[in-house]
Amino acid sequence: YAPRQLFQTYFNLFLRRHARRLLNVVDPYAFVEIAVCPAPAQTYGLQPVAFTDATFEEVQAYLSGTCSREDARELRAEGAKHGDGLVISVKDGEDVADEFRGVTLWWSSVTTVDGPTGGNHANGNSNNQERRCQRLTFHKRHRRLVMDDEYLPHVRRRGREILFANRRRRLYTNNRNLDSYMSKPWSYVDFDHPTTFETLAMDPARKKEIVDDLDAFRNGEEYYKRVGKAWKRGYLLHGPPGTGKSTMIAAMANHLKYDIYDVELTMVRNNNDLRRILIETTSKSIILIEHIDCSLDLTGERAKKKAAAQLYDPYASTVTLSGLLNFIDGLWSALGSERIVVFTTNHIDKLDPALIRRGRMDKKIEMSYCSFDAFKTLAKNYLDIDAHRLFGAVEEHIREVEITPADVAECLMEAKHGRYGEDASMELLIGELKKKREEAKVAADAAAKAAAAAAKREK
Ligand SMILES: Nc1ncnc2c1ncn2[C@@H]1O[C@H](COP(=O)(O)OP(=O)(O)OP(=O)(O)O)[C@@H](O)[C@H]1O
Repeated sequence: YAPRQLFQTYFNLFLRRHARRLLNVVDPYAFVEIAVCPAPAQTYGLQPVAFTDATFEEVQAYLSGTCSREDARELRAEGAKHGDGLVISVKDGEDVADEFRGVTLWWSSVTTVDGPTGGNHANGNSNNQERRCQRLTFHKRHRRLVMDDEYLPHVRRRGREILFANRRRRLYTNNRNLDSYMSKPWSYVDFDHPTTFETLAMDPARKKEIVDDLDAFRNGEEYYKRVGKAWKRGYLLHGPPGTGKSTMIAAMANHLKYDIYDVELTMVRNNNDLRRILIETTSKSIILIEHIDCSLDLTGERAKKKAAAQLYDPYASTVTLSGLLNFIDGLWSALGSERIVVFTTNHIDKLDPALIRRGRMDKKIEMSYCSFDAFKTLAKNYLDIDAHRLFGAVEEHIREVEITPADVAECLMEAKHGRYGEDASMELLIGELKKKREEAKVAADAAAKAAAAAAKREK
């Protein structure tokens, strides 16, 4: 060999052996692309990782927060898939830096062209596809931090939280006919109820107790795992009509940002269908059965009557108490996590004790007649006032009578509709309270007279 050839051979050998090390010195950065399609992400110098569209969405949501707090100059805004929010991302070619555990990483948006991915190449017919990617660049020495178990899982988790908070929530109702395996058990509408715990008229201490209980449940994943219990909680709301049971459920759903599955038990034909609708509920939801005492004839004589009725109506429900109990806390109920089961009733005394025993319904909340504190919340809601010359009179009467928040709300609503001003609304309410007080007095007198007459007869 001539010396030149020798040099080239050794130089090539050297390059082959040390190229990677050299490359690391010249360019010590690695990057990973998270693409919009379900194809595996392209990785450079790293193990390929299978990402899905959901991952892309999560990363985009995460970056939406990061981009808006950084001062990247050229941003792109797109309507979020769910809800009214915007997804902000940087335009191609712009970088946005993110700090994680003292390490700086950079995200950029790139559009890559995959191709040819199919088609007739002989005819020049290639299927080149444009793909949007989020590219993460980091120093190779942080590979572990990024890939294995810290940064990317953190990005996905946070992204999921953002998507969850921005999504439009749903109110589901169950469908009757589940004959085919294709039939959908639930239909839904967007859930836009304006009630919050702030506008819910209730004793403040009890309200706080419920909010704390809900918060403890929401943050209790670790606890439920540790004690070996399914991550779910049962509430029983009971009280007379118009005391705010449905309003409370809306406030709960809004507070937790959960969906509501409103189960109409009379539409569920049998225990199998009940199980099926349960399987198809998602986590972070409230499963609601309103007026449970009227929904089903579950015990004794009524069950026999029901069996007879079924001879005439094949669609009559055959759901049994044990089917319902399985639904609440049997093995099937542990299918999903983070669910709250709520029953409401106007007559707690009519419920089967098995349904409401301890451990099944974790919390029983009595919704009762309007107290003065609850009235003050309603006055704030409807009249936007914290004080009024007639508050003293309201306080005096409201202690003596049973008036529901719904009735109080109705009087106060009059102000809004122009027929009455604020003063007149308050006077209307006082008139109503006086009337109820009078009626209660008449009823009490009549009851006392009847009791006296009965005692006389007995003698
Ligand atoms: N505690 C409350 N706080 C605020 N508003 C209330 C409250 N209770 C009742 N209301 C008002 O009265 C209306 C009826 O109340 P709601 O439907 O929640 O009562 P309910 O107890 O569920 O009645 P039912 O047992 O008949 O279903 C509500 O739309 C709301 O405007």
